Amino acid sequence: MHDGSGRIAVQNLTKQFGAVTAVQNLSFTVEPGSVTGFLGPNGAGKTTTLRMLLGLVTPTSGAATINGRPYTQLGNPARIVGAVLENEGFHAKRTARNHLRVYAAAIGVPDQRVDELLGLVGLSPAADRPAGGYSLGMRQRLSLATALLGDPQVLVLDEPSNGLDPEGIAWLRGFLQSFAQQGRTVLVSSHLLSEVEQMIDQVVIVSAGMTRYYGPLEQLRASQRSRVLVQPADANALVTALREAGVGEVQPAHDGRVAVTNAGVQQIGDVAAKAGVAVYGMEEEKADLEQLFFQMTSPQYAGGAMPPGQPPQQPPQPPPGPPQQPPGPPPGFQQGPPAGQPQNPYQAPGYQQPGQQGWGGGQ
Ligand SMILES: Nc1ncnc2c1ncn2[C@@H]1O[C@H](COP(=O)(O)OP(=O)(O)OP(=O)(O)O)[C@@H](O)[C@H]1O
Repeated sequence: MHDGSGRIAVQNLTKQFGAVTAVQNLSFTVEPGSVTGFLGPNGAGKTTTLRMLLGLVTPTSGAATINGRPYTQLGNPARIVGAVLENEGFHAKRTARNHLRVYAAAIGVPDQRVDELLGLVGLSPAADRPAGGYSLGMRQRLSLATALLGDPQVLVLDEPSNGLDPEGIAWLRGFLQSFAQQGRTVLVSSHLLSEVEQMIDQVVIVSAGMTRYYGPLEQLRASQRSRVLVQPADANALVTALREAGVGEVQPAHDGRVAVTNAGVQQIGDVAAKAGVAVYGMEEEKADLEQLFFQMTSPQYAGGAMPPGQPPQQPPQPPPGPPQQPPGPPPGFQQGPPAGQPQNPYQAPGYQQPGQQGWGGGQ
């Protein structure tokens, strides 16, 4: 029996292609009710992992399960998992409508659903044109419509932003968030954090086939705390006042300035005013998530020192155990949907399409 949770669990997954280790002892879970970004540079092993999850590649060791089962044991998988993989081929002479009808018939879905989905992804105006003439963005939409045919509980998308125009990306973001808010599971891969940052709330970062971080994006952001550099008339007096007030973490700099993390400019200004310390200027250094992503995924990461307050240098090493018991996050890192999001509210049948309008007409 599958457990019906919509949870994806990857446990100690390894794939060796001859001498190439594409994926190495990878572990993470993806909870329903969230959009999880699966991020890593080119060649990090994302596609191989997704293909193992979808039963298209056999793992060398370890396991990837959906609802507690390998994909190949899901029964009617199209009703549980929809997937959009890279370089999906379409019959060039077949129209989008006919393509979807063929797939709909194969999984026992009525033709009416085909028309609904064509509208949802904005392909209605191009529905009777051969897919061979479609742009990359249009093919992505057709792939998404195909993945949604079975009204699945879990959606797996490999680099879905490829080829989409900004309007298409914005629509996709809204769609995926709405899909997840219904208690469904979304796993979306990308090699660019910036491309998916707005649409994800959990993140799994991989590099060289290994997990570098997994947990809430918010937590990763928090690990990159903004810093305020204060130029006071009297650094010692300001340091003392801030420490006594318990405001932020205070670090005097050599140039007479004071660096404060975990506190806002207004808070710092108030303390300084109360202590009678004149402040000549404050400069806020914003956290740069993209920079952190590069640091975490660069080859040097495994051997290089990480600045304090950032995720651990070593990838998490989950304890061995059955696939149904995915490992917890590394120390100091949480996992699972943010508070307030549903854990197991699978609502099928009768999936309500998200309220947004679809992509406006094909391109
Ligand atoms: N069938 C295969 N035979 C041999 N090596 C492979 C095969 N598939 C993938 N690899 C290798 O495994 C590694 C991981 O590739 P994979 O496509 O999974 O990475 P990726 O993170 O999806 O990269 P990208 O962002 O470029 O799609 C690469 O070194 C790749 O060359």
